[in-house]
Amino acid sequence: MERIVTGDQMQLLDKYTIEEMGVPSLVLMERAGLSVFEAIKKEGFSLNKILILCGSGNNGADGVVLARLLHLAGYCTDVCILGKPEKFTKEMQKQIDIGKNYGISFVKSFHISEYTVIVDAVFGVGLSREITGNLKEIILELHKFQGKIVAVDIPSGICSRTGKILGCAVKADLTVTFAYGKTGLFLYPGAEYAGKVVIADIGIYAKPEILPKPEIFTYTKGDLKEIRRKRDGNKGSFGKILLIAGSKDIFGAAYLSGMAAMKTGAGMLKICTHKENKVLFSCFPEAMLLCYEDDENITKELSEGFQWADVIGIGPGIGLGKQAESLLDTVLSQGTKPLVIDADAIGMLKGRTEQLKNYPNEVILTPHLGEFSRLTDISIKKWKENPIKITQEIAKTLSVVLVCKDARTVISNGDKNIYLNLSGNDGMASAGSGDVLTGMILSLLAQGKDGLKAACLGVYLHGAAGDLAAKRKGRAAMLAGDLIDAAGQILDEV
Ligand SMILES: NC(=O)C1=CN([C@@H]2O[C@H](COP(=O)(O)OP(=O)(O)OC[C@H]3O[C@@H](n4cnc5c(N)ncnc54)[C@H](O)[C@@H]3O)[C@@H](O)[C@H]2O)[C@@H](O)CC1
Ligand SMILES: [K+]
Repeated sequence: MERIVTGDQMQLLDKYTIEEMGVPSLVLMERAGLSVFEAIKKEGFSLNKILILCGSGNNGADGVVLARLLHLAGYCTDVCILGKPEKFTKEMQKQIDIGKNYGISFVKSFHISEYTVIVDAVFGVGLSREITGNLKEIILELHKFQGKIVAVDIPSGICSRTGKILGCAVKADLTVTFAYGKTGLFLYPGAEYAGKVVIADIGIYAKPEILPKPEIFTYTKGDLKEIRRKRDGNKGSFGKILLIAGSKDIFGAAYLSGMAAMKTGAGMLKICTHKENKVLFSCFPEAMLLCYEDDENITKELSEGFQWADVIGIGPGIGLGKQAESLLDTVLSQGTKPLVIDADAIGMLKGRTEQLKNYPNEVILTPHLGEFSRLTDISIKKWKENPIKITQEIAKTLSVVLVCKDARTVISNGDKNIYLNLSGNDGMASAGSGDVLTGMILSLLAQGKDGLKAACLGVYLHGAAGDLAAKRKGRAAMLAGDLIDAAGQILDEV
């Protein structure tokens, strides 16, 4: 598990480290400059001639430290200060004085074609408004640069909280960010502008009690160890899933979702679907079936299913018709086990939010942004302006674990910890991918994880499987079904 912070949180951590822990600001800055110096050398960029563009704040001061280190190591380096002298922080002034003592080259103007690497130390997490005027022109000119661009802490122009472009932004090949990843480096479009992100330890450590909430975290492959199988387990101990999925014209969703659940370790699966889908399950004999005919009332059979199951899933491919509504009502009124609601079932939740809040166990909702927007009347644009806060607020209002699915999925149970997912790729944006995720989350719930854990681990695993499938098949050619086998292999490796 790794922590991610907003720019505001980072500034508090800087302040705490300097004022409470007593580490001088210049010491942190020296480590910051040194970490960029090492990252640039490690990347193997051609370092024939380097230009460092500096603002007047402490991001600029990091840039001047870097210039000194490069100069002393024998690299041909120019510094151009774009910020106004009257705005220099005291650290910036100090770094300029030190740099002059060491004879580094300060230039007033430049031609980008003379350089092989340009370093952006104009704005860091202190960027507070849109970039305009001359500075904007310079940043836009950098888009034509043929060499490599390295951003110090965050590309100038990217909002460190939301990843939004504030007027214009530097497009970096490499971003060396300090202490913790910033949300703006991972949310789009910021993620695209950041290039490769390296997180450098400069001696700042978060004390959770001084961080304003919500706290944001992400998973990496090592966290999947939490879903290691018990060697002495039996099919009962890996959990029983009742999955209500598919309808008369749609059969693939039930198949993909069920297969994903079984192939990520669930013990037993019963699929409740329309009778016409029966034939499909001849090639999936591991699943038990509960079939209904047109307009058939299966409330009694479903109630028995609720007793049998450890967890319940409803939604993939069930359609939006009367029968689907009645299935959802039966689940909401009679179900007692942890519940995952996805796809079409989310589409029918509007007007049923009271039932949702009164459900006697954990509920996980997995909307994509279109479904989220229809359910809450919050536009996708508005969500993207503040994904962390909005996800948290809606999760709290609905009393659910909310999984807002996007290129960067955000998960919250309304409490102070928010999960931001970094695995996955655009190859997963194809039919059936969401059905597979539902199956994986159900499987982890069935294996005993609580709602938030099952959702976060499931989303991480789903993305990691997407990354492996992309490697094997290519992002355009990979299919939702490819995620299932890839996930199995990943789980076996941890
Ligand atoms: N001692 C510290 O506090 C440390 C700071 N560090 C660096 O310092 C950065 C933060 O420094 P600062 O807080 O000084 O902020 P920045 O250096 O990011 O920028 C602040 C300056 O930019 C101006 N500004 C903001 N938006 C503008 C806009 N749109 N157009 C024109 N001017 C604008 C502000 O008025 C201010 O002068 C971090 O990103 C990091 O790179 C690191 O060296 C670690 C230690
Ligand atoms: K920067």
